[in-house]
Amino acid sequence: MKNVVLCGFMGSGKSSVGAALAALTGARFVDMDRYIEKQENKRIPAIFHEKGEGYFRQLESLAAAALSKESGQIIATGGGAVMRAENVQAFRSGGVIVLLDVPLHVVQRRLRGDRSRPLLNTRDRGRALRELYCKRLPVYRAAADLVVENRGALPVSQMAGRVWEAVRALPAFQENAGPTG
Ligand SMILES: Nc1ncnc2c1ncn2[C@@H]1O[C@H](COP(=O)(O)OP(=O)(O)OP(=O)(O)O)[C@@H](O)[C@H]1O
Ligand SMILES: O=C(O)C1=C[C@@H](O)[C@@H](O)[C@H](O)C1
Ligand SMILES: [Mg+2]
Repeated sequence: MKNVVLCGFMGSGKSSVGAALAALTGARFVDMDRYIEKQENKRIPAIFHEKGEGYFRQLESLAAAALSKESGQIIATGGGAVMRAENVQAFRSGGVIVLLDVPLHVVQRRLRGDRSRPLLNTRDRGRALRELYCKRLPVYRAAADLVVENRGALPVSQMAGRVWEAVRALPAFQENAGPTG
């Protein structure tokens, strides 16, 4: 099976829908944020604080390249991972990219009170969130083979079912899908 790579803004549901999709399909689930934290033995805010964003983005690109060499995985990317074209290329070489699309107001609600977001640690957090969201949305859309809305109208397990049905119908997923595809 080709990889299914979930992208989207912070709080869009990549980790929760990704884990449910892995349970549904029997595929291995990899959460890139957790993968990097394990590798560095540090939480993401500490990596940003001690080494800077550039260092984190390097780790992210190395992870994207390494994971894309393997197949049969559901990959939850970090919120900024598809902002680099080289990462998009790597993800696409090994699978299909699915955008979990959420309106800004849903993101605002889901991230309220969450202080573990280095990019939002500014004086005007609401504005930082809005600007980042508007900058990223077109890049996410351009990267995606498929866009699925996850505003919370359906429970996570049903979202996973909906994503899986749509992914299976993608010609890019079926090409060279192999015996288990
Ligand atoms: N369909 C849904 N229905 C209800 N709650 C949802 C749904 N999708 C996601 N959520 C909730 O939204 C929050 C964010 O989801 P999740 O952690 O999966 O997002 P994420 O994209 O991995 O975010 P990040 O990696 O930036 O923390 C979680 O509390 C999750 O339970
Ligand atoms: O949106 C982003 O740039 C980020 C999202 C998180 O998943 C982490 O990858 C990190 O906090 C950066
Ligand atoms: Mg996550």
